Amino acid sequence: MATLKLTDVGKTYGGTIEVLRHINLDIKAGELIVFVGPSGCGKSTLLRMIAGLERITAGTLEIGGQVVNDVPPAQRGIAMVFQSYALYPHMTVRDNMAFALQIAKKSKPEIDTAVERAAKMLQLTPYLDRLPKALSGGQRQRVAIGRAIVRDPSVFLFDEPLSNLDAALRVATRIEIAQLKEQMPDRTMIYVTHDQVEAMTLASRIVVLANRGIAQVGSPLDLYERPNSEFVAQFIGSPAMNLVPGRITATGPRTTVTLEDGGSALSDVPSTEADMGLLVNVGLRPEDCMITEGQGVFTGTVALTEALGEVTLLHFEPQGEAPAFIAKLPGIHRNLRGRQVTLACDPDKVHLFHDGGSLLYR
Ligand SMILES: Nc1ncnc2c1ncn2[C@@H]1O[C@H](COP(=O)(O)OP(=O)(O)OP(=O)(O)O)[C@@H](O)[C@H]1O
Repeated sequence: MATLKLTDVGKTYGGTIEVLRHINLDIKAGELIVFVGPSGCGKSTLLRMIAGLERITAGTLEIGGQVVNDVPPAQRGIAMVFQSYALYPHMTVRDNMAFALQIAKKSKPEIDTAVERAAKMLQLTPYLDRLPKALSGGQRQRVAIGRAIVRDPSVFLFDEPLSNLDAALRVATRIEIAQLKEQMPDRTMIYVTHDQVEAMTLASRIVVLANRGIAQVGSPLDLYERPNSEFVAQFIGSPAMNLVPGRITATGPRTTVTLEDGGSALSDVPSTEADMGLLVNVGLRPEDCMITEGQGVFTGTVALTEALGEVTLLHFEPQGEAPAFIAKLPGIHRNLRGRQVTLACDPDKVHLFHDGGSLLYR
């Protein structure tokens, strides 16, 4: 069982390029933590520092209560699975999986048991005597995961393991990883991905990285329902949350915002008298919007509709500088193009932001 504790961890390349700073994170044994964030924010760097493949230039990393900053990768009790599989092409699946144990001079029966157990968990038993070239992409990635499992690490690190797979295989392999985690409840996993669905479905907690630090840590639904900033609000959820500028015109347990286009929004986010007149952005998720005949939060002309089957995306004509507003409605709505539509949103789904931060977290 391994906990991980990062205290003020930082990374500077070449003494001048600071990529990460003041990373503080407590990971409990058995958690599946997902790192997300914009390209170049340092997700892989952080994972590689935990693996010991990249030097930590500030702060401390503890695994299982022991500071491991200077402990070599092989002695950290971790195993890493890469996007590129990194299998030995001339070795069979069995030998690929056995390799690390042979290097560690384990006995043949011990190796056989470990390989067969991992192959069974990953449904690779029928392929043990094949070469990697005779496997599908999904099967190759399972062999790469198998190589990690046989070493029986207490921490698994995954660096975008599914990003080389096509859409259907991604879904299948994602579900296998979720099942694998259930079979190894006490193993800690850290997983880097660009894929929202992977992050939302696999994570016990998501760590959103941005601007060299941690923007927010929380359960997937926490981040979706209670983002602490406009950045997290727009990063989690697809299409991104709409932001509409306005001014607070009534305060109390519920807040009223008068919007620039004259409409108004009622939010369950509380405010005080001191907030009267405060300039805010009202955050509305596309899927929380519904068409109303009465008073709404947003009125605009539908520029484009995209019918995806179970939902239709309405893209509104941009107003001024603001990015185009998007609504996601259940069902098929082809005939709305060119029409003026008013959208409403339940007050408990209306987010309020000031200066980039959520008013919920003041
Ligand atoms: N050896 C290096 N020397 C200097 N800068 C580096 C080095 N390796 C990475 N970087 C920089 O560190 C930053 C973080 O890189 P990293 O690969 O960790 O980002 P990431 O969040 O994983 O990106 P992506 O999502 O695109 O994979 C980037 O700006 C990158 O250019």
